[in-house]
Amino acid sequence: MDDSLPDDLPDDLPEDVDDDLDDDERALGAGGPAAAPASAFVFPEGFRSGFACFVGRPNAGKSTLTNAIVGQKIAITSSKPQTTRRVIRGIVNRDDAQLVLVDTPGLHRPRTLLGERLNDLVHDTWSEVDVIGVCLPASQRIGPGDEYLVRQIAELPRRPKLIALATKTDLVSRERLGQHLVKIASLEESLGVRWESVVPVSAVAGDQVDVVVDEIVNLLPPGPALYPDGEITDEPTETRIAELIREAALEGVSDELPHSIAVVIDEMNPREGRPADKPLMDIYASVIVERASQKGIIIGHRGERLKQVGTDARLQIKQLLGMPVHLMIHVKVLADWQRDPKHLNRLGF
Ligand SMILES: Nc1nc2c(ncn2[C@@H]2O[C@H](COP(=O)(O)OP(=O)(O)OP(=O)(O)O)[C@@H](O)[C@H]2O)c(=O)[nH]1
Repeated sequence: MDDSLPDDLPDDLPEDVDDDLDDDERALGAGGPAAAPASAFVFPEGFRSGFACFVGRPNAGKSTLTNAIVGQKIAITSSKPQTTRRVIRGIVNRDDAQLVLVDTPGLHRPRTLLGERLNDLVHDTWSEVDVIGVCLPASQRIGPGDEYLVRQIAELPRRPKLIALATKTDLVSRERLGQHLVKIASLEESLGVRWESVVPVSAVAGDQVDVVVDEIVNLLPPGPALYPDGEITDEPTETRIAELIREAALEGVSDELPHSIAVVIDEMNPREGRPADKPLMDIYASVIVERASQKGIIIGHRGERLKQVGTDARLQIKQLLGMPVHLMIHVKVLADWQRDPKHLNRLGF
């Protein structure tokens, strides 16, 4: 499969990882999707439920759209490609439906074990959902990378229903959007897919986000709610906090670094002896990198970058938990973690 990849897919890690520095043997939390609990309840007539995911080239706007739909920050977004690594669900509860959104990483040229596992994860997710929304940013021409993705979907043994989403419409003129939509329609014939609908959307401007949800819900099978009402995501809070720290650590660093960062929450406890109306959460987290040089980048001159990472992350975590947070971040080097099955398992991949 490697050979058939087009050139405009992003590369995975650089090959020159050669440091052999300190290892860390702590037990690390596992991630990944949990099976959805089946519900035996009788459901109202016309009620629909099911799973959907968004796919698209890196930076296509998948995470931003997921967040706009769920209305809460659950997946990390960044202007750097390839930052969404975990399968994260958001749940949309409506009177007539429950939609479970699964966020997948982008497909990329698998050069490491991590790359291979991520691609397998993507294919598995695609086969399990009811609807795939293919994100094709209006601000970019549809290229071999997009066509490769769509072809991969067309070749799945069990093909979910497909809708095409022309994302980032706020960045283009009406004329350009028109051309983009014509091109999207032509993919039906050239790639052998069928779009149930084609929806232009801007997650940033909040334009047509509700139409995307309506179109997806219409394609879900009849069935009862799969998760109890009100539950927005089944990602453990710790995992979400780790993602927020990771997002803050990625801000403004060089392009190769995103692959090399993982974040683990070492300890998280409410501070003892605080008055009930003034709680404080103590959080100890480790940012894990592959090389000593990367550790330097994260920490920055006199620790200034790391301090900023802490400040940014703390604000987000405070919002998530609804209480002030005391955040301690350590940066650790775990040589070659992306190539070592033992490390990958511990980090939850
Ligand atoms: N102007 C504009 N920018 C957008 C829109 N949606 C996403 N973006 C920006 O595009 C960039 C990438 O968005 P993400 O949502 O992280 O893209 P993604 O497809 O999840 O990216 P990966 O995680 O790399 O696969 C971010 O800088 C977003 O702010 C949109 O509707 N309009």
